[in-house]
Amino acid sequence: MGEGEEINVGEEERENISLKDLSKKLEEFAKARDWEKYHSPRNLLLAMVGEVGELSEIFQWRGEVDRGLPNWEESDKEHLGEELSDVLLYLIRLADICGIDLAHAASKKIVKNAIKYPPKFF
Ligand SMILES: Nc1ccn([C@H]2C[C@H](O)[C@@H](COP(=O)(O)OP(=O)(O)OP(=O)(O)O)O2)c(=O)n1
Repeated sequence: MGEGEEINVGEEERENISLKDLSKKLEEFAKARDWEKYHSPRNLLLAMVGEVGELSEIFQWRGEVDRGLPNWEESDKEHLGEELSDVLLYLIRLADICGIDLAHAASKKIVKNAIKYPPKFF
């Protein structure tokens, strides 16, 4: 098997991948490397916060940035996509290890937010 092949996905699957699918891929990734022992809730939380730091570094000292990042180099946008992904992947893995169905929890939270902040109120 080639490098990364065990968790590779096709173009179409990539467009429609769910949080649950990503969660399974992360589980396979950790299992294949015998890294499950490192993926404790606290370790994953710290790893995620570390990645939030790396994400912040991309914006550091740039001043305010326009939506869509019109003046950014493609390489900077690609880097941003990678750091956003690292945060997301650790968050998904953390939720999974804690036994939280993140898609379900997030959907419920959006409803709760909408009740707390009704549109006609603003
Ligand atoms: N024990 C680990 C180590 C890594 N990863 C995965 C989740 C992240 O998506 C990515 C993080 O990898 P790195 O720690 O190498 O971080 P970066 O990719 O940001 O590299 P660098 O810090 O060199 O920029 O790999 C993981 O699941 N479990």
